[in-house]
Amino acid sequence: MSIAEVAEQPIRLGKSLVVAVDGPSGSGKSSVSKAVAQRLGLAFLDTGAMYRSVAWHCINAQINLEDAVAVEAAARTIKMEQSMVPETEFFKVNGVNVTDAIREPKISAAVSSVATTLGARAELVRRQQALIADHGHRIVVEGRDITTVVAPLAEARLILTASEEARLRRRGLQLGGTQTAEQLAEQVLERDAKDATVVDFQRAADGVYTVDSSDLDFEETINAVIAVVRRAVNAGQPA
Ligand SMILES: Nc1ncnc2c1ncn2[C@@H]1O[C@H](COP(=O)(O)OP(=O)(O)OP(=O)(O)O)[C@@H](O)[C@H]1O
Ligand SMILES: Nc1ccn([C@H]2C[C@H](O)[C@@H](COP(=O)(O)O)O2)c(=O)n1
Repeated sequence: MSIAEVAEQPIRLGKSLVVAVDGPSGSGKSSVSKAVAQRLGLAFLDTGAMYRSVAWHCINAQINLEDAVAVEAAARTIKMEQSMVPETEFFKVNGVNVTDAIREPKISAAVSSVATTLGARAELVRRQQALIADHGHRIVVEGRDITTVVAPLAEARLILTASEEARLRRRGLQLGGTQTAEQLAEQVLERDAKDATVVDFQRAADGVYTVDSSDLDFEETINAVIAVVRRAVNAGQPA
């Protein structure tokens, strides 16, 4: 069945609908997942922003990012608030609005130190699972370990990927052409290599679909993801 034909099928909605999306940097996880959440009327959780928020706090509070005990303590103690509505975006750390600050290249360069601190990961996974429950298990969640660790029982699980060339080009455009090729490679490819030492987000686990957006535009990618959600949900429910 083609993507267009699958997209025409109704989604048989149960009570819970968790859509778990993982993939490498720049593949389009945040932007595409947000649009999918909007179209399906679901909440939206950007888990990378939580890792970024911890990194921002550590830098701001002059906590050594190589000190695993201190980074874990930061992850446990900071107050994090974030919009879970796909139409609005904000993130706060201890009441400070960090929506723009956590996207800066200096945070992208530092955030893997948080992502590779296992104690911090455990705390953020715990918080993410609580947020999913708070939103009635009707949510799109994107990150690196959502399909395998945070929500392995999600109704729909997929890896969103794209070629290195496409990911570097998209990230370059997203940052308004301000970054050199070396800086982009550091922020996208080197960060992925470091993050991949603690979590596998390049290969689909059993039962996880793959959407490769290398040759798809933004709208086509959204439709491809929604087609996968329909297929997964309808496959998991009695006819
Ligand atoms: N299929 C697509 N075609 C063209 N551009 C796309 C496509 N998908 C996403 N984009 C654009 O690519 C850029 C990167 O996307 P996004 O920030 O969602 O990636 P990401 O996977 O969440 O990255 P990271 O994990 O580093 O945060 C955005 O500007 C987004 O609009
Ligand atoms: N579930 C997650 C989400 C994110 N990370 C890491 C990977 C990145 O280095 C960092 C920021 O993520 P981004 O905003 O670029 O998607 O956080 C992770 O390990 N697990």
